[in-house]
Amino acid sequence: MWALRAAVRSGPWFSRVVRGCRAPRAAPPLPPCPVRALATFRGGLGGPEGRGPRADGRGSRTGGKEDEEEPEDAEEEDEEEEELLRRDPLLPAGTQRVCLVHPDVKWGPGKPQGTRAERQVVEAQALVHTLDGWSVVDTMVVPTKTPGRKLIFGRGTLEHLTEKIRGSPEVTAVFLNVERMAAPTKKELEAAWGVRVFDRFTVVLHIFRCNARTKEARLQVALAELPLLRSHLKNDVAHLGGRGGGSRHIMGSGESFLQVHQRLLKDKEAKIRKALDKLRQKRLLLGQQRRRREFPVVSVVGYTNCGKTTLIKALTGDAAIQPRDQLFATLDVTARAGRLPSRLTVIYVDTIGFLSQLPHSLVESFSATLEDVRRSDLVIHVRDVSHPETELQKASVLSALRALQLPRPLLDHMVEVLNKVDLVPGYRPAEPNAVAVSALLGLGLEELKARLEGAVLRATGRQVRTLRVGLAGPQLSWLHQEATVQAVDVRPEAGVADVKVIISDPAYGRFKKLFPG
Ligand SMILES: Nc1nc2c(ncn2[C@@H]2O[C@H](COP(=O)(O)OP(=O)(O)OP(=O)(O)O)[C@@H](O)[C@H]2O)c(=O)[nH]1
Ligand SMILES: [Mg+2]
Repeated sequence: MWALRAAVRSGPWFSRVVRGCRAPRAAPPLPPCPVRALATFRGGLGGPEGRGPRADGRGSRTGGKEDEEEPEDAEEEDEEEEELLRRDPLLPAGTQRVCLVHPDVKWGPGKPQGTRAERQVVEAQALVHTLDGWSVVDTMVVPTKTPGRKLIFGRGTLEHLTEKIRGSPEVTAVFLNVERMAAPTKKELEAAWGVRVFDRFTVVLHIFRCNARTKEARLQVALAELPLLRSHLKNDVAHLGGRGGGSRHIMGSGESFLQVHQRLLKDKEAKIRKALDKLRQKRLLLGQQRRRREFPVVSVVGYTNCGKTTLIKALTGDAAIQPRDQLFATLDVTARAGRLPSRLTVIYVDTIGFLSQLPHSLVESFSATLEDVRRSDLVIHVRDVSHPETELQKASVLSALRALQLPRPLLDHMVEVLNKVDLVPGYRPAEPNAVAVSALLGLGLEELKARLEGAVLRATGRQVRTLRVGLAGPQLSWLHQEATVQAVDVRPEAGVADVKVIISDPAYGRFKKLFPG
């Protein structure tokens, strides 16, 4: 999974923490979020997850048909949660011309498995291009034998890099393609290169922040940020400590600055977890209601940008869904209803995309949301077959799903969808059980729906049955309510009808009990 490092803050975070505990509740306006896709939403379009962020950039409630959001919470509770979501910007706003530096580890434990430096560079470029106004003006793949060292590169290589970066006045920032950079590393590199330096963690976190719209997703991002805040804290205190600040006690409390701030962060973490827990309970309740209505739930998972949202749009015909060519466009789990050929209604759950080397803490923070996947009846794994690393992406997704401890039957009966076949002329699937489609052009969807239907019926114990009902009785309307009626063959002479239905075993049991004989 991913790899990453430290971040960039503007302004003294250290004092912000102290203020954080006493600050007035109303949060200040957030800085603009430089992610390309947001421009679309500012134009007022409804996005796949609903109405898009509010004008103040704080996101909005989802607008999906099966929204997970509850009505407004009590005002005070809302304010408290907003307080938890206060944060400094991670990346500077405005145009940035980035030099991408990729440390290429050729051997040893740090060597990435199953991919090549060029691929990792392409993925890193895609991350930078996701940020509005950011462009990559130079890319350097730099061999290193010492990725674990404080400055990542050997002395000679570092001098060479410094010379190149300092000699390129157009470069305004460096994206160092490492998982996570320790705060002292960042500081030294920034001092050496004279520009700000970012790692993958910071960039991904920033994209997550910008794309998270529901309260739950935003709280999950806030949770994922805590390790970053902790590492800044240590760095700030070490810095202060040099001037005697780190060991000072606050107003005779017996606690040092470090202890106070560590405690505040711990409190913050506990509050975020509590708020998330509450939202989770609500989601569980909604899930139960959904199951009571007996709509099968189909989760759509896959690598980021593989076409999950586009596929759901194609399967549901929901024109309001706006897929975007962007990494991590979907951060909120949303659900939408669609019909299978037999007229059976299923709920498609759109999920956050996976990425190889996704920072562990990010995955962890989103694991609660991904519980929806665990509780679904069927999982669709969407793959982008036009991507040069499609096999590696598949392996990443499968390993992430295993880590989520999906029930065995869900993993075993997963439907694999090979998407974007329109981009691969003459595509022939190698996988015998997979369905090849173009979600964008609507190719292969009928075959996919037929496959989904069979899988859903098997997974949920539903069967197609023909039941004879009296025309005068309430059976027919009962069946319309509790099952999926496919065809009604009326025999007026006998006063009966033969009704072809898809019905679950429990519903069939109830039918027989209610209408014996
Ligand atoms: N050519 C082609 N493009 C596709 C197809 N399916 C999706 N796309 C494009 O791929 C991009 C990403 O699509 P999304 O549906 O947003 O992908 P996603 O998997 O939901 O992405 P995240 O939510 O960011 O993880 C968009 O530009 C889509 O138009 C397809 O079948 N063919
Ligand atoms: Mg999506």
